[in-house]
Parts: sequence; structure tokens; C-alpha cells
Amino acid sequence: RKHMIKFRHREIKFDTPKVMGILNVTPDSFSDGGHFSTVDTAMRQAELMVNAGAAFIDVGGESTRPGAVAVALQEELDRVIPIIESIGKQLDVVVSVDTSKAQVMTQAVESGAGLINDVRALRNEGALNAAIHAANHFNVPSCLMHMQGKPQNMQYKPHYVGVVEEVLSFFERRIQECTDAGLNYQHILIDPGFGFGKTLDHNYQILKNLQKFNKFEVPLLVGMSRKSMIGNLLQRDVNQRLAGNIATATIAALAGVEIIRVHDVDETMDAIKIVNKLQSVE
Ligand SMILES: Nc1nc2[nH]c(SCC(=O)O)nc2c(=O)[nH]1
Repeated sequence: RKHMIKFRHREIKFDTPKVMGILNVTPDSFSDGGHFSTVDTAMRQAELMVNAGAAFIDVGGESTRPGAVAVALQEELDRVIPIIESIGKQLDVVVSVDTSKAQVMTQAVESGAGLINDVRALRNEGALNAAIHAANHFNVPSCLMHMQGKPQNMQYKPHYVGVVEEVLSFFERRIQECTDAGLNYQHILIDPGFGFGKTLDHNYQILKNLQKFNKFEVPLLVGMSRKSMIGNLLQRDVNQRLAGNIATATIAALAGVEIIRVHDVDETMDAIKIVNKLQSVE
């Protein structure tokens, strides 16, 4: 397992799971959606998460929730670039850009992003080349996430013969394709993509078998916070899922996951401290 990986000029030691704070910059996440309030509000939220212990801040301008509509390139750039620049200038944290568009990756990295987080595993036109350029020129790694189908249809009828085996073999293939194209192994992270083309049981089968992803010897990133795998099971609204968020984050920490992507940074840090203590005693 990669215990040390460089994100641009920052070296992150994975001696303990790190927290990635989610910064939602889609317009419906702000009151007036105006530019000033967007960047200003986002910066305040980012600062809270960094102060609470987040080692990463994930900035995404395209909602990839089930049924989400596509966002135009310029719109996505307008949403994320000002915030990525602002965080890069003001906060000591690795800024991750959650995008599938090659041009957004390139501009985000030129604006200071230290990680490319692509829910489509660099399969869009030009994305793999953009990631290779970011890695070789700026030492910026990319996270490859598994998704079955597209946000518009992925939850219609997810079907696998064996979900864990199929996701594992997806990574076998995709990592090989990326390294063959020139992306170095030390610039790759992987993520099983909870909720992206999976039923409730598929998600828990993956959660139960997270250790199997260690075979790739690259850092593992997981995102379960506020998702339907928690909400549907507990019958809780999206803002009533804190207990479920913490339970799933704790399970991930116990499984040795390197990066846990969450909304509730402060509470997740407490859970990780408890797991760290547990793993430090005989
Ligand atoms: N790497 C990674 N990136 C993500 N971006 C989203 S957006 C949907 C939501 O947060 O509900 N989920 C994930 C995830 O699970 N992994």
C-alpha cells in the first residue's frame, strides 16, 4: 500500500486515514449564487474544514448524483477555478478538483490543484492526456473511480455477476490502460465509487471487501457520506445521516482506507482518532 505520496509539493504520509472535505460549489448550494458570495462562502466553509483537520478539500462544479444533468464547460470552470485559486492561496491543504473534463483538469492544476478526482476514471476525451500532463509536469496524481453506466442511468438497474470481482477487474484493466499511456503508478489512486451504479447490497458488499483493493498498492479513496446506502437503509433524510456517515467512515478507517471523503470533517476526525487509538494498543 502506498504509505507516502506526493500531491504537487505536499508529501502526505498515510500513517492514519486522511479526511477529504467536500466543498459543494454547484449554484443550488448557495443562497444567491452570486460570484462574491459563492467564493466567499466557499472559503469560509473550506477554512472550517481545514481547521477541523481536513488534509484535502474536494471542489466539484458538476453534480454527479443519480439523474444529474450535464454542466457546460465554461459554467463548470466559472464555478470551480476561482475557488481553487483562492484556497490554494490562503489555506495549507491539498485542493482536489472533482471533474471529468480535460480542460477543467488542466486549468484547475494550473490554478493550484494538487489532485484530480475523476468519477469517470479519465475516460472522457482528452482526460487521460490531461492527467498525464498534470502528473509529469506538476506531480499532481489522479483518482480513478469506478462507475457503472452514467449519472443519468446508473441507478436504473445496476447488475453484476459478482460486484467486488467486477470492480476489482475494472481497476486491473483501467490502471493498466493508464500506465500504458504514460501515467506513472505513483500518480494513481483508486475509489470503488459507492452509489455509482450500485444497489444497496452492492455498496455493502464492496464495503465488506475493501481490503481486497489493497492488492493494487495504491492509495484508496472512499466516499459514502450522506449517500443513499446510508439514507435508504436508515430511512433518514440527507441532513439526518450523521450517525450513518460516522459509522461508514469508521468502518473505512478500520479497513485501512487512505482517504475518506466526507461532509462532516470534525466528527469524522473524532472517529478516526478512536480508530487510531484502538490500533495503537496491544
Ligand atoms: N472520488 C470520489 N468522488 C466523488 N464525488 C462524488 S459526488 C456524489 C456525492 O458526494 O454524493 N462522490 C464521490 C465518491 O464517492 N468518490
